[in-house]
Amino acid sequence: MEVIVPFSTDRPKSRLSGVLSRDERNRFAREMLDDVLDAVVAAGGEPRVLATDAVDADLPCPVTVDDRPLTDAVNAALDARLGESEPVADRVAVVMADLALATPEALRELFAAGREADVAIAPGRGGGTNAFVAGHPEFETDYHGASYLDHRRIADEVGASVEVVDSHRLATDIDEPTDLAELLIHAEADGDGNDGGGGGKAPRWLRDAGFALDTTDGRVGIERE
Ligand SMILES: Nc1nc2c(ncn2[C@@H]2O[C@H](COP(=O)(O)OP(=O)(O)OP(=O)(O)O)[C@@H](O)[C@H]2O)c(=O)[nH]1
Ligand SMILES: C[C@H](OP(=O)(O)O)C(=O)O
Repeated sequence: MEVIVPFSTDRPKSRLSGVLSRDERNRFAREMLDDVLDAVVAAGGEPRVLATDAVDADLPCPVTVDDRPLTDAVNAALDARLGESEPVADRVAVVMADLALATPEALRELFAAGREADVAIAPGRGGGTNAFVAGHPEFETDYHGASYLDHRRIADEVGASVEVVDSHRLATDIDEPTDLAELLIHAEADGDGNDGGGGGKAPRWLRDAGFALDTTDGRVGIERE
């Protein structure tokens, strides 16, 4: 299955500006993108990055550059893949580049749901749409705001069946500083036995940048050396 991975090269992760500098946010966003691409490939998907601008450094997959806003760029990519008329031979997935907790297992579950329904959606915490698979030619996106609800409504309007993928891993997009704690927690639980924490490149980058879990007052937060 082709998997479109939207990626903003232009001031990514602004909601992390309280804890990361602009350069650091660029770096961290790239590490998360690498982790998502690895998971997609391991799940049997064929990723294609949909970037706002050329991506520096090598990527293990093709890149389409489209500087239109997210919704327009993704809809253009869906049109190119799903065409105008039924039957739709292929399905296409869209998986956000900030799903640093995504595992191949979680993505396989999404892809499988997308083979059963016209549209399979993995909602994000807070009402976003972190990933979906579409096989209906009239389904289109409307990102931002409570886009999960908007995408349910759009699917209803075009008569597309919907399956909801209830996945902690896919629901956790890394937007806010509290999400960094979530990433460190699960990386540590995954463990690689070397430095007390495992996970992919993004949590490793965070630890190298001096971040650690802070549980001193009985609540979980992050601290930086
Ligand atoms: N191609 C493309 N991808 C985008 C665009 N805006 C966001 N993305 C990607 O879409 C996913 C979700 O992005 P958001 O978390 O909403 O936005 P963000 O810019 O990464 O972060 P904030 O600045 O904190 O909102 C991430 O993978 C982004 O890289 C866009 O305009 N075009
Ligand atoms: C793109 C947007 O992401 P969020 O702002 O919810 O992270 C959405 O999922 O609609």
